Amino acid sequence: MAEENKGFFKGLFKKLGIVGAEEFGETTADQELEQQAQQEPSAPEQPPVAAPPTQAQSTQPVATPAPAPEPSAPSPRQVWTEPTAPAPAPVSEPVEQAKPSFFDRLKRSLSKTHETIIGRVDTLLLGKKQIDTDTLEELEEILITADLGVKTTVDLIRTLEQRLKRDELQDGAALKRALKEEIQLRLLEHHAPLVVTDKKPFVIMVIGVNGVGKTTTIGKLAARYTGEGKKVLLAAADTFRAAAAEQLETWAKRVGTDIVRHKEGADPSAVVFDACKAAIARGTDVLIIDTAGRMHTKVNLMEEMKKIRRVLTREIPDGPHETLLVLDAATGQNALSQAKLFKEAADVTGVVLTKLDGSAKGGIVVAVCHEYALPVRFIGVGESVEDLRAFDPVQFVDALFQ
Ligand SMILES: Nc1nc2c(ncn2[C@@H]2O[C@H](COP(=O)(O)OP(=O)(O)OP(=O)(O)O)[C@@H](O)[C@H]2O)c(=O)[nH]1
Repeated sequence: MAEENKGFFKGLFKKLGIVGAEEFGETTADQELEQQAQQEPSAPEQPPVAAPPTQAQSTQPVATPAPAPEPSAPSPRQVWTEPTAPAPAPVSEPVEQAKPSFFDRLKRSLSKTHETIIGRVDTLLLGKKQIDTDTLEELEEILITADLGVKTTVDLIRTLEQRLKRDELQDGAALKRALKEEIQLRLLEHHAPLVVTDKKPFVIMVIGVNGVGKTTTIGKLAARYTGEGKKVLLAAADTFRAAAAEQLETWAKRVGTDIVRHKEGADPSAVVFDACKAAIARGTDVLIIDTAGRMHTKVNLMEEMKKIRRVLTREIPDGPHETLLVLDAATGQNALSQAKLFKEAADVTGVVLTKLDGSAKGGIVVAVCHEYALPVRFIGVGESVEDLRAFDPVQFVDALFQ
């Protein structure tokens, strides 16, 4: 990128208080992770309740937290509608409220991101008779500040400039259409859903810093695969925090799956070893491994990952079949820094972006996918089981632009 561009973005990041622009020598990914690890999780933890131990537990009974609370519905997007005729008189029988479709829920979840991107694009285009390079420059600023990432934004703007030269952007509507198409193309380029093959067990290792929603995502995945008739086993290899294993155990009970856990502070590799043995012995279809997020440096992270993999591959030579990185979309640029670090340190094969509901930083989905060529496997749009969805780029972009 040209020096003057760097200067512009550096100034812009400063002005907007965005962290994680290591490309500009401001913060390194390691520092980002360290800061993140020292921060409290972005959502409150669950209150503990007493619960009996499960089958494969190797320790005494422990306290387990209550199931995750149901999410409160995000506020619906404000839309102007034509005034209609007065409502008919109320009917006496109770009318059953239709459950909104997932697309409607997705749209509602993305409403703040919609405002941050499309709302500002609409304002920019308001009353514009003609699209020119100045318009595209302003669009560039909107996209960067809406967490689409510098690299992705620059790439998008260059493409739009070429389309402008080809006379394809005659008006605001054409520009919006082109922007939608180009974002969709970039998401589709690296898109690949997670396919659980008939390898027995199919091993999914879940990684990410603490508080991003790893345990919740594992619970939701366990519910999904159990619902498909698969036999699931959870491995509580996050032995760093006692509450992590307890929380996972609560999910195991709720979903009706087995869990392997050790005492707090135990060696995560020992948990993985036991879980692999148990999964093979029990004919498990899907083994999901929770790992600790409190890994301060890239070296630590790599060492921990190497050790877990060494133990795992001794028992299941071609595992893990998926290394799923969980990122909290609400953390915007920090999520992007984490994607960089984990991709370098842990052979990530797919990403889950959680907490898209109520976040204005949903643009990060495009940045993670395009900048790091990582397939987004699932998105989380709430705390309940049905709020983890397989990522569909076309549906996502439709919901964002509508
Ligand atoms: N709104 C919303 N909340 C979520 C979502 N996914 C997870 N959460 C909440 O985020 C909080 C943290 O989730 P956890 O699953 O405990 O995160 P973790 O990464 O396992 O955290 P550690 O156990 O500390 O490593 C919990 O309160 C979850 O209910 C989501 O998609 N939307």
